[in-house]
Amino acid sequence: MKVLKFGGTSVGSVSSIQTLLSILKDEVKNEEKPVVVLSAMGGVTNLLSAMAEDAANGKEFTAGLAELEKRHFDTVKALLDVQNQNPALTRLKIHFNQLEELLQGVLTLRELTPKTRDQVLAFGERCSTLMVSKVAAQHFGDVLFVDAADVIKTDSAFGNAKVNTELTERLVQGLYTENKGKTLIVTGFIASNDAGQTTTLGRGGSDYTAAIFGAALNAQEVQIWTDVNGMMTADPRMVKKAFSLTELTYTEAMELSYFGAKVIYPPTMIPAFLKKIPIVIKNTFEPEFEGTVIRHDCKASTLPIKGISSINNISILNLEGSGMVGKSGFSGRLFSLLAREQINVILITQSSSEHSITFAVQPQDTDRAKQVIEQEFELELAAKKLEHLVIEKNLAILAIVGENMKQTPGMSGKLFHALGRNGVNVRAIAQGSSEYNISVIISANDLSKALNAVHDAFFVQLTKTLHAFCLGTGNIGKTLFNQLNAHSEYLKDNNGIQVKIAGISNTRKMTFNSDGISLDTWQNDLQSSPYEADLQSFINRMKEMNLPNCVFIDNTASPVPIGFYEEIFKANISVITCNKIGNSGSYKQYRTFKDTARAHGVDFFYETNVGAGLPIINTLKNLMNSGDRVQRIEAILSGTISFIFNNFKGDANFHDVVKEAQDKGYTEPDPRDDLSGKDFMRKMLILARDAGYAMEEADVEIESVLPKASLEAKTVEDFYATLKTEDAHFAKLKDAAEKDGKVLRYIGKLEDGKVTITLQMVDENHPFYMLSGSDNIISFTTDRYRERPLVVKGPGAGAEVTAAGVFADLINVGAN
Ligand SMILES: NC(=O)C1=CN([C@@H]2O[C@H](COP(=O)(O)OP(=O)(O)OC[C@H]3O[C@@H](n4cnc5c(N)ncnc54)[C@H](O)[C@@H]3O)[C@@H](O)[C@H]2O)C=CC1
Ligand SMILES: N[C@@H](CC=O)C(=O)O
Ligand code: NA
Repeated sequence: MKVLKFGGTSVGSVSSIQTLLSILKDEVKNEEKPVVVLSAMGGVTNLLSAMAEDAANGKEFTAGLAELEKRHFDTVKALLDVQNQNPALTRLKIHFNQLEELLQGVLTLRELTPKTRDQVLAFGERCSTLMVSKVAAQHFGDVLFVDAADVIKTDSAFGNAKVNTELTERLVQGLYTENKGKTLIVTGFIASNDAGQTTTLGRGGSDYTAAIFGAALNAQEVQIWTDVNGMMTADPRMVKKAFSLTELTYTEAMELSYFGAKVIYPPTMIPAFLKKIPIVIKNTFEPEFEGTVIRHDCKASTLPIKGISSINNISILNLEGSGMVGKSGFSGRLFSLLAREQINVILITQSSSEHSITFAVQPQDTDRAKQVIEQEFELELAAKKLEHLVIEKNLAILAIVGENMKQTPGMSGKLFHALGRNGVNVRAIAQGSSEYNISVIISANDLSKALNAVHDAFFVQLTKTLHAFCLGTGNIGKTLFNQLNAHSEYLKDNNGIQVKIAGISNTRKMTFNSDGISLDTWQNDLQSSPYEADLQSFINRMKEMNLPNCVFIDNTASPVPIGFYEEIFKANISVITCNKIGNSGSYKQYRTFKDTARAHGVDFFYETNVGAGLPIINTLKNLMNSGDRVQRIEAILSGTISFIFNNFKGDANFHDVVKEAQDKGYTEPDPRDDLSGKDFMRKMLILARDAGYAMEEADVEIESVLPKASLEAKTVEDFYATLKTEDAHFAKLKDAAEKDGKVLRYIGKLEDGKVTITLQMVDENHPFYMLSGSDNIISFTTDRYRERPLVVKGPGAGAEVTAAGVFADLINVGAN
């Protein structure tokens, strides 16, 4: 036989009771009839409790009573045929009259004893069960209303009575045997003492009633019908990707539900646990959901952990001092004191030096805990054997839970990596030697970020979400959004990564959305955003949003964002940049970026600083990391100049070719940066630094390709105007090269710790002779690539290839 328990929302409305009936329809056909345990209609227990309090305070309760009556009467009228309504309404009316009398007594005496309170609360279950039993009888015939007070016997601890298991089991078994063939519909939550006075079973009482019946009758299973899809991997209000578990052990369920998962209250499971009866959590509002089974033994699970639980508001108290060292009985004294004061201790950690002890309590207990501890240890405090108690508030507990942790090394490593990378500071740690649970105390502000980051880290079968904040919506920024939009499905399926753009800013506007800005409508969203662009507020907002796996992407050509990189790293946010200004500023700044990112465990990726999407920075990094040494670098790294020299042929006009390079997206926003050699200089400087040379801009010798007038042009327009008059200069250069069967090449070289960039004429024997379009080429001569250099060649400018390089950096951040 089975026991089915329906909670408050499952009996809370006409339609949910109809669903309940359809769930029962098949069960009542079984030879062994089910036992059905019911809670009060949703909200009724709270209403009863408030009415009782009101009465005790001399306030009227009639409005509440009328509301209660109406709710039950309306439900009966909607569910019962007319001829069946009267008996049910009469019985209910008797209950409401008794309730009124009782409350009247409370009002007269201005006193609400725990005993009376239990009596008042019991009306909730009695009325709902009476009502549903009548409706069930109309549908299924053999149904018996059972007032659990007749069979569940307890002591007289009203409000939280202790069950006399032996007697109760006997009475339950007797009742079931006597009524074989009938479906029992039983009031949850209530019981009675020896004197027959109504008692209640405390928090989660109806689940407890179900477990008691299940255990007494050796049920095949106990089903708890509620309004959510079973136990989930985390609190779904905070972790959107939380999913329902199909199976978990009693221990895991205890650990998970202890910390906040409100689906069941662990102590109520004990009777079922002792008899190894499975508990199945089902959803009345989604009956086809197969449910979460809590059982003694689970099938081997592939999940490393079963879930992450949390308590979002706790305080910790830290007691330190030499007085504790080696003193047996100290912690006994401390914790007996707290127990005596009924202060619930949620978590304890003690250093092995015994010099300090830290424990967590509910915020409302904090001040009282401090007060009683200071009283108890007054002498030790006065003698300075103990320091003053340090209290920290606004903290949260996050715990990973699962029996599999026992066999799997690296679980705590994974937890702390996810926390560390997201800049979540861990204040205290506790792991039971059972290894079912590793708990950490963190700031309450970080809880949502931490839960999501840890969930992503452990449940790798789900996609990991990166939250990107993007600066710059020009050539590169725009193209990146298009690529991300087109590629998001592939990325999810093949890399397990989802990118959400949580913030965008250009020089005019900025916009934010922690759920991800739509990549179809971002332009409109940005334009209609109420926020004027302001970089400091953009960064502040990014930090305040405190999202997990956060990345800042600089797609501007501006020096302004550079000043914020350090602050961003310090907030444990990775940076990806195609903007070369940062890495080619002072060497000190370049070092600071690297060191700060490293110290904060985040990434600083800038592949596109050199050769756009070509794998140049990463190639050099791999060479250096594996212990190679760069002897020489020779390279063409200006896509723009490459394009110009490859296309300035025949009748072509120099001015038009430069314009074409700009139109094709090869140039810097200001093409003077390309033609002056500045852009090339930046790239060579970055390469030299990555190759281990602490160089400054002044150490790079540049030969310009531009005549003086162009170099000194004040604006881009002026610059183009000068180019119109410089045809002769460039034609001369070109002719000189052509005459000798050569081509013009702008070549950078790093050798013997010196960087030069020169304009050269090379013949067909030169490896850089054969280039086309915006090609870049780089050859690394190293200790290992000494005989024949390592060469990377291909298009080194353009929006598509650059955005692709930024995209690749983003994927690499996601992989860490
Ligand atoms: N074009 C190419 O082939 C390559 C370009 N790059 C780099 O890409 C970067 C971007 O280039 P483009 O997209 O062509 O430039 P762009 O001029 O088209 O776009 C720049 C964007 O940055 C925004 N911006 C500038 N300052 C800002 C600030 N302080 N706050 C917020 N937004 C700001 C502008 O509003 C604009 O949306 C440059 O640093 C360039 O060196 C890197 C490799 C190759
Ligand atoms: N403007 C640059 C683009 C790549 O960094 C170039 O021309 O190479
Ligand atoms: Na590159």
